[in-house]
Amino acid sequence: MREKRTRMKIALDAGQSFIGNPELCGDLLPRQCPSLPPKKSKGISNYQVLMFSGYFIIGLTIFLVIILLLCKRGKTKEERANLLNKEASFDDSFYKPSFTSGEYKAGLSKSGISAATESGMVSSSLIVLTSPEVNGLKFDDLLKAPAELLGRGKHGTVYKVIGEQGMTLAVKRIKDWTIPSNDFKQRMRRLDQVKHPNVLPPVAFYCSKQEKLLVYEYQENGSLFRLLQGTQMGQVFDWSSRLSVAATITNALAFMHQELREDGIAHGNLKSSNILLNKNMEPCVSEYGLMMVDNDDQSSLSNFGANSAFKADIYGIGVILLELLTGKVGQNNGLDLAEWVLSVVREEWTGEVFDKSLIREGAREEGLVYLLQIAVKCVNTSSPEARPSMNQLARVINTIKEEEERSIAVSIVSEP
Ligand SMILES: Nc1ncnc2c1ncn2[C@@H]1O[C@H](COP(=O)(O)OP(=O)(O)OP(=O)(O)O)[C@@H](O)[C@H]1O
Repeated sequence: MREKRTRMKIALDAGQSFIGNPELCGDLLPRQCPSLPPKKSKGISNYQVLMFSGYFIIGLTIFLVIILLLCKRGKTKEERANLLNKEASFDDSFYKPSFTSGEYKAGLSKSGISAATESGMVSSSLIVLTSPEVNGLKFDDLLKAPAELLGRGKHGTVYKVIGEQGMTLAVKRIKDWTIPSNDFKQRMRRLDQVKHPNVLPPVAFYCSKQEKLLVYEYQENGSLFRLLQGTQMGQVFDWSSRLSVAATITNALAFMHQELREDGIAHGNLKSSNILLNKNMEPCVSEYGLMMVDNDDQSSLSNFGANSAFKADIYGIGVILLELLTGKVGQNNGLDLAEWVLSVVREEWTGEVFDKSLIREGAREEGLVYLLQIAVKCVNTSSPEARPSMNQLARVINTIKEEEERSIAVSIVSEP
């Protein structure tokens, strides 16, 4: 070998070409000597040793890289699992939902809750808030569970979902989200810290770029809206029960407004379909804090800045009070009902406003009129600054309720 190299050097130095020169090419540069028949080597040449070593090193490197990648992937999964446990959340990244239930197909999957991203995968995070009832709830549980459409509102669709552990949930799929995702997550965490027995807390929420879901416990006794519709078909909903509903929800909302004023979180979409009746038939305010503000009287609130959401809630509760008094349900955020009541009151036909069943029942006129007066103040669109605060409203309604109870007690005692 050394001898051949020396000969090659000599040949180069002498300006000779070694192409075609068998003496000079030998087995050093076989491909550069096309005219030569390949020389048969005896045993393994140095070149082959070098070549095999190269293959071996490349193979070993690829093997080590694969091992390294596999280790790294395992570690990431472990870290993620730890993080998720810590946060009690479920990350179903790369989970492709399988729709197993026929009912589900008729509900959630049809609605697109599959949350398919551009890549066809689901990148999601279901945050379970502090609720023992749904411990262990996973996003894929929701996707696979049978679901039934409860209704479609202005801001989305609500499904009744039966979870694997037998829990019944209401899942609201929100459309036209107005709150940035991060703000919304913050809101939900803040709301989870402020609890009132008559405010229905979300038990979990899901927030991705494509999909926003809110999970509540299903309330089997329907809503105040449905109860009022029932009265139009002759169902009994007496005056003291109506006053009790009014007092309970205003007390709950006064508490929420007080606790969340600094955070600027009002209800945002207050109406009778968002007042649900729990298993004890007690009213509960649902969907608190979901919407920034949703009210047709919003234009009249432009000067109220951060306070406008709270002012809008007063309008919303005003309409609910009018519904309780009239037995009619408001349309277009209660604007039609509020306008009708205001026009009747202006004409001084106040008596015409009240639900006939209340008059028949013998509800005290004083109480009815007091409640009407305060409700009218709540729906004042020409000077929203004159609307009472939720706290003032709660105090007035509690007083009316106490007066009613006292007068009922007096009439019972004075009965012969
Ligand atoms: N947790 C729940 N339990 C039982 N029924 C519910 C629950 N949440 C909502 N619903 C009912 O589902 C139906 C649809 O609700 P949704 O909130 O979509 O209607 P909406 O309040 O009229 O509209 P929106 O809130 O979008 O303006 C309503 O009848 C509502 O009372």
